[in-house]
Amino acid sequence: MCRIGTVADEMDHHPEWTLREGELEIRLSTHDIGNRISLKDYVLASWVETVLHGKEISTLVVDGWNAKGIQLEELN
Ligand SMILES: C[C@H](O)[C@H](O)[C@H]1CNC2=NC(N)=NC(=O)C2=N1
Repeated sequence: MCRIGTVADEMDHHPEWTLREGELEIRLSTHDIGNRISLKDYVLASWVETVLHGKEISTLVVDGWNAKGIQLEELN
């Protein structure tokens, strides 16, 4: 959580999260564009995946502010 929080602070992008009985739930959206999913959410999601599972985004489909698709790839 500390590592994810540090990245979120550096990006000035703050997820909503709940820690309950050892389970961490992270909800990502961008308030500045009406709580939709933006590129920042995918970038932060990529960081979370990297921290938790050693995976990162390999393909990202972007349309303006909106991210439309995502593919994750194992890090070697
Ligand atoms: C002014 C400041 O950059 C904005 O309020 C940032 C702060 N953190 C944020 N976090 C999230 N999740 N969405 C935002 O739109 C957002 N905006």
